[in-house]
Amino acid sequence: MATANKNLSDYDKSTIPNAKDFRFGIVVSEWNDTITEGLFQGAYSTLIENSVSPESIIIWHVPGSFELIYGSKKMQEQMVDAVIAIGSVIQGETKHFDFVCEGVAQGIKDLNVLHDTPVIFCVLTDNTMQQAIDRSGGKHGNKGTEAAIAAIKMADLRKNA
Ligand SMILES: Nc1c(NC[C@H](O)[C@H](O)[C@H](O)CO)[nH]c(=O)[nH]c1=O
Ligand SMILES: CC(=O)[C@@H](O)COP(=O)(O)O
Repeated sequence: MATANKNLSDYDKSTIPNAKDFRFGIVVSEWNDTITEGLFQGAYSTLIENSVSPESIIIWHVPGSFELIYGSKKMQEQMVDAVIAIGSVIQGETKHFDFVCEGVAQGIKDLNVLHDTPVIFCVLTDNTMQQAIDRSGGKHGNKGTEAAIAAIKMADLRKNA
């Protein structure tokens, strides 16, 4: 289902596990910071709305989405129950977009395979700035909200697995 057919901010609160005792790490890329700040606000507010304490959320910033890989690896070492990696990659004139997107996706996948703390892929990979705006609090909702819900569910799965 394409994002156009689903609002990224919609979720049924009655289906969300109790998150009050979980600790989360959020790693935020500074590239396209107006977008990543919107994604962060969506993720952070959703964690708080689901009873996570502000003191239980560690927040770090990295230069760009490619650095989310290293930042998330170090965040996994911080005794958190899940990590949310936030970035916004927007197509430019060259193939660099392809390499950054593929590199980050593969790197975060690897962190989920190699280590026991789930890392949630909250990285927008858009053709245009408008697409990024639409998915970071615009008409299609906020992927940060979606990522926070995924983080809570994966932290709960990890606890019970
Ligand atoms: N063009 C975008 C980048 N590029 C920077 C890389 O992520 C990386 O920081 C650099 O190659 C140094 O290692 N990053 C984004 O997050 N978004 C972009 O649109
Ligand atoms: C995703 C990128 O690295 C890209 O935005 C950089 O722009 P350009 O391809 O024009 O150098």
